[in-house]
Amino acid sequence: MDKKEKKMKNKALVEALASNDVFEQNADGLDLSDKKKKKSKSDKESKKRKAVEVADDGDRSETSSELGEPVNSRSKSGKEKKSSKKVKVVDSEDDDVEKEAENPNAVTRFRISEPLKAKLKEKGISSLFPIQAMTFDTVYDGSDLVGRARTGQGKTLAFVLPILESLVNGPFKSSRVTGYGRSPSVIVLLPTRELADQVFEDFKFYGRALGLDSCCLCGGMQYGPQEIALKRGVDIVVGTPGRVKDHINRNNIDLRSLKFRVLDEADEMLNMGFVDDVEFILGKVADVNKVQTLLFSATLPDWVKNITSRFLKASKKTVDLVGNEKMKASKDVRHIVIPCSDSERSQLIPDIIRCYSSGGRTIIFTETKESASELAGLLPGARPLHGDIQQSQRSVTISGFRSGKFLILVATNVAARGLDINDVQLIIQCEAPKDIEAYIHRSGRTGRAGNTGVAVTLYDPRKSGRIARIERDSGVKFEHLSAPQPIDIAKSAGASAAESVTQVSDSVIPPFKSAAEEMVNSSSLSAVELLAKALAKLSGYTEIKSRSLLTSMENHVTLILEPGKPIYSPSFAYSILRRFLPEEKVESVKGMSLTADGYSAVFDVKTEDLDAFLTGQANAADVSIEVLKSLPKLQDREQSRGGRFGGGGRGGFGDRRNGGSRFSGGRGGGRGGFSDRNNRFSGGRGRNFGGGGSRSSW
Ligand SMILES: Nc1ncnc2c1ncn2[C@@H]1O[C@H](COP(=O)(O)OP(=O)(O)OP(=O)(O)O)[C@@H](O)[C@H]1O
Repeated sequence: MDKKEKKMKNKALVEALASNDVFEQNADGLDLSDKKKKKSKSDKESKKRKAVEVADDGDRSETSSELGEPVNSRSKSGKEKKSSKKVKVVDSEDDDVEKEAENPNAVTRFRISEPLKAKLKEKGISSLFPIQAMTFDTVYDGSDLVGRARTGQGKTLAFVLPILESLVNGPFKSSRVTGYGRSPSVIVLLPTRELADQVFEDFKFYGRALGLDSCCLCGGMQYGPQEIALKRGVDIVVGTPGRVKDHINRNNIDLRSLKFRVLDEADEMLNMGFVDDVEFILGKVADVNKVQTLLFSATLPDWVKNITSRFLKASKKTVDLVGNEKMKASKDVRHIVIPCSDSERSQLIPDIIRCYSSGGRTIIFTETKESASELAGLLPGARPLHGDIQQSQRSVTISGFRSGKFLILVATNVAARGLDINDVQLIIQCEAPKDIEAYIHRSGRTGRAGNTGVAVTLYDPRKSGRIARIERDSGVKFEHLSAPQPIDIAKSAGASAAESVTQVSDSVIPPFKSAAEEMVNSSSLSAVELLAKALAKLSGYTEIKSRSLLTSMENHVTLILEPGKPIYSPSFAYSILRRFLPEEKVESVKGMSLTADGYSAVFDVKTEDLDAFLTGQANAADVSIEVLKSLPKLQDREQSRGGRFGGGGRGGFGDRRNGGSRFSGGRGGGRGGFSDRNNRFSGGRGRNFGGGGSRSSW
């Protein structure tokens, strides 16, 4: 997307947000548009004149939509507004000026100095996003702040801009330490190195315009250059807690004259086992009353809100643009779930990428480092990113992905938070994460800053419980789709191939013409059929296979068995099949699952066995078997195991030749395939906010 296009999209987002689309529901779930209609005009005007409204205390923290219009206190006087409305629009430039005058979030309406405005303009930013507009004055004027907005809504600039202005032109102008060897005025802590690097780049870019120097202190990098930068003196330190703590212990940083402390992705940092380091670092200021503390994230679970009093002043403000709204994940993302067995993932993923990535970048999330490396090795043009990869290689990988050297990144949760990479069109999660926050952040790597994106989550159809939980807790409404069928993908690949053929210069025809004529004359196929074969070859399709709906396996079809009475367990379904099918056919069934109503069983069979199953049913009274066109709602594995109707059963899921459940095979071992044995999210939470979490499990 070029800069102009991006700018237009951003503009549209700002207008939509400013028109309050995002605040349709207030914290009580009431429709604000109705509420608003009832309000008198003067009421509205007075609200507009008000400074950014924020809750005064974490205890009354759900300010969400009640903050309503993101209007800045520095808006022009009524008189100025009137006169700007009178301006006759003569061309698009005047139009722009008028729009800016009417836009409450225009950069010009905030206490942002000219050099910074110029830098924002360079990035195509002329208007602040709501989280930025609603927090600017609060931060600039000296309050501690808890800020929450959905992923990709610009939380980084929400602290970068007011901090920079406050240091140079605002309240800290006179007290800020300057000169060679100065100690930092700002410390920003983030949970991952990649994220620290990204935020450092923002501080560097915007800070330089105001003569402020920044440095990045991340683990995995040499100490030497970091020590030199600190010795020279910097204004802003951005880093991960472990390395920052190391520098403090080595007496390389003195935080006694600190003005700002920022915890970005605060919940993750505290959840990751960094809490002791964070407390150690935050405790190094001389007088906490002279320091402002800002805490940001797209997800602020209650346990984080409860501990903010440890770090923030009682007078802190809260700006929560998500609040009690049901939908907590990005609204600009299409959330899709597709059933798929573990063993089929690496075959299915390329089809999903062809179908949904629109030619842009894709990030695939796995649960473990091993599975990230393994999958990246299986997908052409993909690179892995996880905590076992050396930092220098991690940096090369991220910059290669950013610059488009390769388009598929296979990562653990190390890439789940905060990463802002242009043109990520598709997120694939190899399995539904246990954690609702993980789902929100992973899917939020696409659909950023007003762009749209797709997030596909693969799931074992008999473990749909996690999908239902995510849906319930995040407010996401999943589109339940089946695997893209190769025939559909081939159709779209054929269309692209045809398009590329039309672009080939006519000058190549003469040398190929005689071969083409020879083909047409000697073949029993028509010219169109031959051309179709040529397009198939061109797009890499020499054979079209089908995929089943249940396990997404190639050359399998999904059948539904209805015996006209309840099916108590998967083993009961097997016993019904045994009545009219030879044992080897029954044993070849894959993914045996029960439907949610308990009256049918769904399973995959090889396409070549389809006839045996369909004709076999004639030998069993009252039993019907049909090919499924779409997958019905299935029982969760636990539900089937318990026996919905109390029957229990032997729990014999799937291909029993593989020792019971083929879906559970590989978990925690085997080929290392997509195991969640290292899930660092488990536990920790609540237990004094995760002291036991493991940093290295990414
Ligand atoms: N006012 C603005 N106008 C246009 N683009 C903006 C504006 N503010 C930020 N952006 C862009 O929006 C993108 C997302 O911003 P940012 O990474 O700060 O989001 P975030 O809310 O921190 O997301 P996450 O929760 O995923 O960390 C960035 O590319 C940033 O440059």
